[in-house]
Amino acid sequence: MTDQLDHSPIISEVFGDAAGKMELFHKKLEDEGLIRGLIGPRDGDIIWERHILNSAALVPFIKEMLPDPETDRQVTIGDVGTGGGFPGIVLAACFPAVSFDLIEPMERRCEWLAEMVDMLQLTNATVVRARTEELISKKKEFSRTSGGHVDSSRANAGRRGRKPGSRQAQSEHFNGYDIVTCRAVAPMTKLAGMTLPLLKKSGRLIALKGKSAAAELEKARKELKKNGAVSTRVCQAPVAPQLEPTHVVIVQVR
Ligand SMILES: C[S@@+](CC[C@H](N)C(=O)[O-])C[C@H]1O[C@@H](n2cnc3c(N)ncnc32)[C@H](O)[C@@H]1O
Repeated sequence: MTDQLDHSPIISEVFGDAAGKMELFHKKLEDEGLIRGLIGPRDGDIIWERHILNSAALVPFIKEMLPDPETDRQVTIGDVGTGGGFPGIVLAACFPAVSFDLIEPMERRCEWLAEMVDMLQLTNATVVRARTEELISKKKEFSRTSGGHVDSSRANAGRRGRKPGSRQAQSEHFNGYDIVTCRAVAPMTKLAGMTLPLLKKSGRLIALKGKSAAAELEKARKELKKNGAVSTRVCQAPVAPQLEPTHVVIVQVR
């Protein structure tokens, strides 16, 4: 099957140095994505647009939040419900200096993600087989045992000088992420409780949402407040020239 955007200059324009990795990822999805239940039956010739470029729409928003996207190994991003790799695999390829946890409970999908991490040599990405609720409990437990006071030398133990991609969520000192990303995991009313408690102080959720973004935020006011949201915004996010833009919801916690 031929993807409408195969060999398009858009791919190198959007991905720059990561274009080669994205070509490999695309080929693997084309060959195995459907039989392994990672993409839909009608996605075969639109994998670039629907999945890979759509995920990359988050890149400028993350860039804007990073002190130094080229070198910052201290920033940690948790991608909740990564599934076939969206947006987590795409983002990890675009930000090789930032540490990503790809959080996914389904064994089959975790196996796929681990294969992709190896194939694309994403040394900054770790597959974490877990439900977000388990990580939230672990973070609460760490906060409780540290008396609510996060001793940065403890929380960062093993982080300084660690290789990007070491298992931050699997450490007993897990104290949350600077940024949480997600796509197509749950409506905002549910997503607030699944993602905001995973954030560190002043951390931000960046969720890819469709046209329903503003309505979902409005409906989830109570859940957002309950989970510490202090500001919310919806932004239109360009996918690529001549392609329909998508929407991004950004929520900051206190
Ligand atoms: C519809 S899929 C979307 C996958 C991918 N994000 C995408 O956009 O293609 C939802 C994913 O969220 C995962 N998921 C569901 N509940 C979860 C939870 N409580 N914690 C973490 N992941 C969850 C599922 O296993 C599934 O892979």
